[in-house]
Amino acid sequence: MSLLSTTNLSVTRGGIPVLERLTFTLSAGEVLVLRGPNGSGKTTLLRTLAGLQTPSQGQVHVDPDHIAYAAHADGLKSTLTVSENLKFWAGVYGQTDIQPALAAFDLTRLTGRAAGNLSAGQKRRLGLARLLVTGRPLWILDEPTVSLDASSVALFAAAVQQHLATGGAMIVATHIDLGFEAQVLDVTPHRAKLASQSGDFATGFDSDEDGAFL
Ligand SMILES: Nc1ncnc2c1ncn2[C@@H]1O[C@H](COP(=O)(O)OP(=O)(O)OP(=O)(O)O)[C@@H](O)[C@H]1O
Repeated sequence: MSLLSTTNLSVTRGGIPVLERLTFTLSAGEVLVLRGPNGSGKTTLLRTLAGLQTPSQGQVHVDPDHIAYAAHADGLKSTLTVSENLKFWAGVYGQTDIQPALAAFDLTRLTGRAAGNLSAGQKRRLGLARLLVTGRPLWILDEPTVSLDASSVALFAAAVQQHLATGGAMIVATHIDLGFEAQVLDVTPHRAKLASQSGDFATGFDSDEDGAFL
């Protein structure tokens, strides 16, 4: 079953064309890894797939209610504890059980700690644990492993495997090898002409929602 597909998709950032002519399909149980150099447009593409910005051309075919989007920022409420943060997000998605998410990301010993007092890697684990309380099948993730040590990357990989085994799918921008079978989309050949000619090209300025989590 296709969870997301694009047809001839082009995306812009700050009004500047970034990527063009992207056509791909992602089905249940699959992973799509976006590759490309810094500034090539991976985040812009993910934001467009997640519905945070509209395509300049082409279409994204997806049910918005299937999407859980996690951007660079963890989007945590710093004064709430680990379990309060997760309960909050679970409530947003009509879920109640946060224990599997706490266990999956080794957060059980930290449940009473304010999120603001976590280390960078612990914050990232909590940010990723939120995925498990959404109940949503399509994870769209931007550099999910930043700040994670090797054992935390392994926890994340295990959570992804479990997600895939239960009909989920993931689109992820990452510079590391997560160790599982995936389709790879190198965005480099799709860079817009204006963009690839001018190197680090965008001059406009968009408001950013990088803590956003749908
Ligand atoms: N808020 C913004 N407003 C305008 N242009 C932006 C904004 N954020 C990024 N850009 C520009 O858009 C282009 C694509 O950036 P994008 O963040 O999508 O690349 P990326 O492939 O995700 O990069 P990285 O690997 O460094 O995360 C870059 O030239 C960048 O400078």
